[in-house]
Amino acid sequence: MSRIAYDVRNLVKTYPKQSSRATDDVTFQIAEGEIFGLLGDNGAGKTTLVRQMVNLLRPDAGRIELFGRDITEDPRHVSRLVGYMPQSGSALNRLTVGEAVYFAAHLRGLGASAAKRERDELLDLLRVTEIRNKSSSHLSGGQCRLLQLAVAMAARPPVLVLDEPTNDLDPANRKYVWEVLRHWNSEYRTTIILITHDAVEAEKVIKRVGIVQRGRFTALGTPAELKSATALKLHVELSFLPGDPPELPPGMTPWKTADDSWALTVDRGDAQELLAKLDFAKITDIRLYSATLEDLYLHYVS
Ligand SMILES: Nc1ncnc2c1ncn2[C@@H]1O[C@H](COP(=O)(O)OP(=O)(O)OP(=O)(O)O)[C@@H](O)[C@H]1O
Repeated sequence: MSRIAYDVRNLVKTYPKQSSRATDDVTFQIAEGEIFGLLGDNGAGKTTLVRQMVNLLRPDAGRIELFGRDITEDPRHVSRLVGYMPQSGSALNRLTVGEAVYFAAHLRGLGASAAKRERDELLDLLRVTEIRNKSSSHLSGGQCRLLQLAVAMAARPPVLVLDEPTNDLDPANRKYVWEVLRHWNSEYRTTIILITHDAVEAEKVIKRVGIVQRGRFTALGTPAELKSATALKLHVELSFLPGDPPELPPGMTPWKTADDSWALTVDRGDAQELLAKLDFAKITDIRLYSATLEDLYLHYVS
């Protein structure tokens, strides 16, 4: 039985002079060792929620426990156990890349030589050793993200809270960071809570997902649970010669139509009927696939 890492109860937050709640009575739990992904459109309330979970923002009501202890009781409880990567900016001032990681490890309790070892390992892991002497105020957006991740990971805290960790990264680094997170989770059983818009890559890594809309979860579960809850469905993409679309069975309507391609969503049980009806002499390409996390996300927020 896993321990509960985070226990969030009836959390409410309204910013001053705002009429609607940014966090609207949110209750959920995160088990130790979980990789939990928060998805949702811009302004849905994801950052507000995680900032409360790391004690940077005080809720108006509700309660957050981290490993069984209210996070407001002792401010050091969160800083000892959680590595936080903010959405943007950081308090790294003009430290060099190497210094920033060293001090983060040292502040989390490692002695000087252990902190140096940790710095070297993390710079190496995140492939930023080359820029270790560069000032953190002179980094590119992607380099800054990698440094912030190294800072959050320094001294290997049991919990990582990451606000869009793959933002600003090029496709190769994005893929690599997802791999690093998966490896970290399996190696150290680190609990990882992350916000992402990168649903395609996230699906390979996260174990449970919460979709946030207007300060609330509109869906919460494993990707597989969410897929079955929506009774989905196969996505079908059909390509055909321009201006010569195929005939479909009654009741099947494409939701995306172009001159030479259509996209539609069908119940799995109806796929046979569709395939039987299509005149393949006129079809130049066909793709059938199960709904992805991205499809689900679009489904839930639309
Ligand atoms: N400091 C603030 N003062 C007033 N309103 C705020 C403040 N910060 C956020 N908000 C509002 O609270 C709501 C939730 O914002 P939040 O940043 O939590 O969303 P988000 O889901 O993280 O969005 P994004 O994906 O764009 O980062 C939005 O309506 C936003 O305008």
